[in-house]
Formats: sequence, C-alpha cells, structure tokens
Amino acid sequence: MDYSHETNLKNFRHAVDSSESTFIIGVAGDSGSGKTTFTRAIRSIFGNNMVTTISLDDYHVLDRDERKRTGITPLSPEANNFSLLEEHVALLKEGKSIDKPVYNHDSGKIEGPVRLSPSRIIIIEGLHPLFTEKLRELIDFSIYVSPDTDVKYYWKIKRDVNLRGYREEEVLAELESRRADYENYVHPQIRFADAVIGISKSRYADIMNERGVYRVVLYQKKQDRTIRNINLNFDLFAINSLAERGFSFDFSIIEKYEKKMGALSLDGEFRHEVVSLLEKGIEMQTGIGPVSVYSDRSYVTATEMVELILSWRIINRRMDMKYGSGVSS
Ligand SMILES: Nc1ncnc2c1ncn2[C@@H]1O[C@H](COP(=O)(O)OP(=O)(O)OP(=O)(O)O)[C@@H](O)[C@H]1O
Ligand SMILES: O=C(CO)[C@H](O)[C@H](O)COP(=O)(O)O
Repeated sequence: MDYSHETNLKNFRHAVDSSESTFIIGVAGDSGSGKTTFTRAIRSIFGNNMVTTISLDDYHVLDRDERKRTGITPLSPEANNFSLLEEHVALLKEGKSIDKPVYNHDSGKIEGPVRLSPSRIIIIEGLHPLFTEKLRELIDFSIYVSPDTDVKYYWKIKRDVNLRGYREEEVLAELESRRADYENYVHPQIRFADAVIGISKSRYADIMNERGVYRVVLYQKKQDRTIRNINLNFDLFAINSLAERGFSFDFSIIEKYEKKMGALSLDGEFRHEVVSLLEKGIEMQTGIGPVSVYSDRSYVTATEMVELILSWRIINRRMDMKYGSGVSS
C-alpha cells in the first residue's frame, strides 16, 4: 500500500531523510534477555534499510580464552572497550563511517575491523549501552529489556544450547558466575532508560510456549507531547463474538527508579484489529506499508503490541527532535 499521497512533509520519513545526524537508539539488558529479538522487530517495523544494528559484543576486549583464564565476565567493564565505543557512536551520530571490531561467537575471538557506514537510524544493543554518561548523552532514545529470572533462564538456555553449542549445565554455571556482575554493572542502567520492558510468565500460557505468549509491562517516562494520538481499538462486540484466546490489560502511574512512570501491562493474545489503527499510523509516518510483521495475522501477542507501541513512541521522539512543537502544523 502506498501512503505517500496522505503524508505531509512533516512525517517521520521526512524527519529522518532530511537530517544530517543519525538517530541513535540504545537497547540494554542481560544476555538472553530478548534484546536482539526486540531490535529485529523494530527494524522490520521501520524497514530494514532504514536501520542498522550494532551489537556491543563487538566491543569486548577480552576474547573467550582470556576471560576464562582471568575469570573476568563479559559483563565486567574491564572486558569491554567503552572509550572506543563512545568514539564510534559519536562518529556515527555525525553520519561518519567507523572501522568496527567484530566478536565472533563461534570462535570466541575478536576479529575485524570492518567498515560500517551509518544508516539514518542506528540501534546499539548489548550489555552496556547506557553505562557511561557520554553514551547516555549520545543516545536519543533508550530501552531496557528486563525479563523475570525464570523467563530469562529459559530463553538463554534454549538459545545457547540450540544455537551456540553449549550444554545446559554450562549455561547454568555461566549464569551463576555472572550474577554479581549483572547486579553491579548491567541492571543499574535500568534507571536511565526512557522505556523499560518487563516480561514475566503469562496467566494464559506456560513459560515454554511456542507462540511467545507472555505478560509484558511497558514502563515509560512521561512524554511532554505527542505528534498525534493513535487509538488502540478494543471492540467489545468483536472480542465477545470472535476472540478465542484470553487477554487482559491495565494501566497505572507508579513511582519507579526515582521518578513517576506509566506502567501499561498487557497479557495474552489480542485480536489483530486492536492494533490496526496503530499500524496504519506507523505506515503513514514511515512511508512503509503494510507493517509487514503482523498484518496477515489474526492475533498479536503482548510482546508484539509493545513493539508497535514503542515504535510509535520512537517516531514521536524523532519528530519532536526535528520539528519540536511545530510538529502538528
Ligand atoms: N519476546 C520474546 N518472546 C519469545 N521468545 C523470546 C523473546 N525474546 C527472546 N526470546 C527467546 O530468547 C532467546 C534469546 O533472545 P535474544 O537473542 O533476543 O537475547 P539477547 O538479549 O539479544 O541475547 P545476547 O545479548 O546474549 O545476544 C531467543 O533466541 C528467543 O528464543
Ligand atoms: O554476554 C554475552 C552477550 O551476548 C555473551 O556471553 C558474550 O558476548 C560472550 O559471548 P560467548 O558466550 O559466545 O563467548
């Protein structure tokens, strides 16, 4: 579908295309917490060629053997080159290319460098995107992904055993050996994030469910203004007569991380019609349509709802940076 005739010049696509600087999104969280999964969804919502992702694993300075020998975990600041990362993010923000190292998860070795030229949006995802003040200044919008321990352990074991060649006992031992560094160096970044995604077991499904059904709470700092409100469409008649799967939601304002935050809690699976207005809004703003990830589905999960809501929030932030209060004119 081509929405270009419906968009005025002040849309997200125009804001992104006409700007010299790169919009930087930081996605922080523990290993196996769902950062890559979430980042991949945002990329497909915005269009893969508009967004480049950088994994902060590439900024490890100790390879796997060195970490094993010294007992230093990848979560420790000593295992990572933050000054190179800061230098690179600053260059990318100015639209300049970088020569980036590469951490090879198969061999456990540091390789490269490879040349990387920035696209208009860059997502830096990893253990420490919000670790230093300089990084926090450079990042325009930040997300912390925070699944409960039982969910995280299940995901991490499944991923590392099936895709990274580890045995379950090795993954559990590794998780145990990282616990203190997680608490000391990774989790404290949560208070700097613009949005926090909490994930826990759904009341409608087991942790080990194939459809990805979880309870997801989106904590967000208050926004000064929105470019336009987009309704979610809870049609009670359609829900009563059509929905065959359960869901629930609630919203409250809570005091968290020393500030007031909105907490939107979504659980279960929602009829696709609920998010269709939101999808249309995103399609019009990005000039990409239909939002290909979910358009042909009867149901979306709470995680997918949050991916769409956060994409809308990112669009708002980018447009606000470009046009400020003149955005709706
Ligand atoms: N929202 C989700 N719903 C269902 N499963 C998920 C979700 N997010 C993550 N997973 C599962 O958890 C595994 C790990 O997720 P992912 O690779 O995204 O984590 P990560 O934070 O990027 O990890 P790392 O930093 O170690 O690369 C995935 O392979 C997937 O099986
Ligand atoms: O915490 C991690 C983030 O993905 C990894 O464990 C870290 O990057 C080291 O990778 P590997 O376990 O493959 O040596």
